Amino acid sequence: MKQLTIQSSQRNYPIVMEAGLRFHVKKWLNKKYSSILIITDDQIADKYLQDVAGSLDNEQIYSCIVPSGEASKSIEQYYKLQTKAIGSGLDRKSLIIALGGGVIGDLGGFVAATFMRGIDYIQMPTTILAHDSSVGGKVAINHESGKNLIGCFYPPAAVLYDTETLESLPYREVRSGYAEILKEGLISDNRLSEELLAFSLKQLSSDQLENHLEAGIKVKANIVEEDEKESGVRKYLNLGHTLGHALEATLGYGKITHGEAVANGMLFALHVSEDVKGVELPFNKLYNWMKINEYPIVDIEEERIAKLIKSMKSDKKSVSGHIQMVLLNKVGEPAVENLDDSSVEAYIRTYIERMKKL
Ligand SMILES: NC(=O)c1ccc[n+]([C@@H]2O[C@H](COP(=O)([O-])OP(=O)(O)OC[C@H]3O[C@@H](n4cnc5c(N)ncnc54)[C@H](O)[C@@H]3O)[C@@H](O)[C@H]2O)c1
Ligand SMILES: O=C(O)C(=O)C[C@@H](O)[C@H](O)[C@H](O)COP(=O)(O)O
Ligand SMILES: [Zn+2]
Repeated sequence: MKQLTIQSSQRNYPIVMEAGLRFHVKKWLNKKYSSILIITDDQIADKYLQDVAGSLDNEQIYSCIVPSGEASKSIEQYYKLQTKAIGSGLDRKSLIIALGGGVIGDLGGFVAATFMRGIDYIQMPTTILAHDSSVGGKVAINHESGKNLIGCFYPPAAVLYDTETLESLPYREVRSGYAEILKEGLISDNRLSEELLAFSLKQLSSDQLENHLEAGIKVKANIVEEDEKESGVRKYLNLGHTLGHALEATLGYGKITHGEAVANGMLFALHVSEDVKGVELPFNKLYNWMKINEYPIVDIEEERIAKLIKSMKSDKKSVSGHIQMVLLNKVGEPAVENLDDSSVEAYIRTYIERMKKL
């Protein structure tokens, strides 16, 4: 078992990583809850819902299963969950358990944050990507104009990561999660990113996965403890997300995974960084890594550029309509830059040209 504690303004909470943790959830509840609502999705419910429910001895346990996928981070699903919580008689002493990937964590966390002005919730991540989403208290739903535009900072009571659940993940979700681990490497540490970029995900062992998850969680934990509400260094966790989120929103939520979008966004961020900062970065290495590991490389067509720019301007980092991107001075040294629309447009065009030559 591995454990660390995150300090936040509202509470300190443990992150516990252990195989089989879903059978011992009760042990990690630090108070008696009047009722518990487990929120999960229809891919996870058959596999793990009964294990979690059976590990609790509460008399009032409810569950709600939403369709799997990014489209569920919607106002409609949010409202249905609130209706279920009200209908089940949840009160201020109730607990929500978000059992799933980042979609369930963000959605379930936002329901908990706003139900009766906020009740406790526990993150039980079941994807690799959710090593990132379950830590740090960002909870949200999407708007058609942009990702996570409706949300808040609301730390969980605990993060209980049963690494055994990752065994049932399809390869596409392994790949998706690794984009965020690579991001954590690129913003903090040359050694981790070098190791990952030389690595084929098809040969991943469970020991390597645990080490990478631990390394990623430590990067995330240090950053969110230093800057919980993203006024400074937390923005670095957005490397690859300015274009990544715009791709997700403009292609349609769920067309590509979040990690696939972030990988494409990081490639673009390295392209821009090389020019803005006058440095050489592992652009080709990242491109090759994405190819080897079968990340879709999004073709940006001319007619999509204007939509992408519009979407990038509605990103939460934007101030007064200026696009902000996280760039790299070098690997391990991120920096936030304001860019005007015309330069972003020009960079998209030079990026398209560069990609054609690869
Ligand atoms: N709050 C944050 O700080 C933060 C950080 C990163 C990403 N996110 C958000 O997280 C979301 C992406 O999360 P995700 O990649 O986990 O997606 P996801 O929750 O959609 O899960 C991916 C897919 O895997 C399935 N799945 C989940 N666990 C499984 C398991 N153990 N076995 C088999 N299938 C399983 C799901 O049903 C889904 O189809 C995005 O909405 C992104 O914006 C939030
Ligand atoms: O925790 C953060 O801060 C991050 O930026 C982590 C990202 O991986 C994650 O996708 C997050 O949801 C993006 O936040 P947003 O504020 O840009 O929506
Ligand atoms: Zn992300």
